[in-house]
Amino acid sequence: MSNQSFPRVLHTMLRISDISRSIIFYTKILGMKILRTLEQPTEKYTLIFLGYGDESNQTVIELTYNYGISSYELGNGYGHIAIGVENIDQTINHIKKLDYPIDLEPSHLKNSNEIIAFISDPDGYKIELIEHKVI
Ligand SMILES: C[C@@H](O)C(=O)SC[C@H](NC(=O)CC[C@H](N)C(=O)O)C(=O)NCC(=O)O
Ligand code: NI
Repeated sequence: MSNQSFPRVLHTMLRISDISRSIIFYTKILGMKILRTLEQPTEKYTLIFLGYGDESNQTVIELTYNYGISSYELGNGYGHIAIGVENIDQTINHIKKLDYPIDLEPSHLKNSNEIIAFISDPDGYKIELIEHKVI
């Protein structure tokens, strides 16, 4: 398969209950940028795409706000979205300085050299932070 046609994960979509609360989380807490939005008033929903770079070469988050829906059942199927960070202690300290709760402090993953931590977004979707040393 030529490298022009390799498949790529484009985005993960999460349904959210409050646009401004989620934008604050993904931009201020996680440092993402709003890449684009799509308003569909007749279908009564708004899409907001956020990430760390352009969708042409980065996998991004798509937030879906359905007008008037104030909560979702996350169920027990959803696990997490993982984000690689260069220094997990620095990242967690930044999040703590913003008074945002940490679900799991940085911990070594058993039988692995990875250091992970967990936080949750405003709707309860878990986000795993994994320390990736930039080589
Ligand atoms: C823009 C592209 O990335 C999409 O994901 S559009 C897909 C479309 N989304 C919606 O209709 C949003 C509102 C809808 N009520 C919803 O909550 O999904 C869609 O087909 N969604 C269905 C789905 O299962 O994702
Ligand atoms: Ni989508």
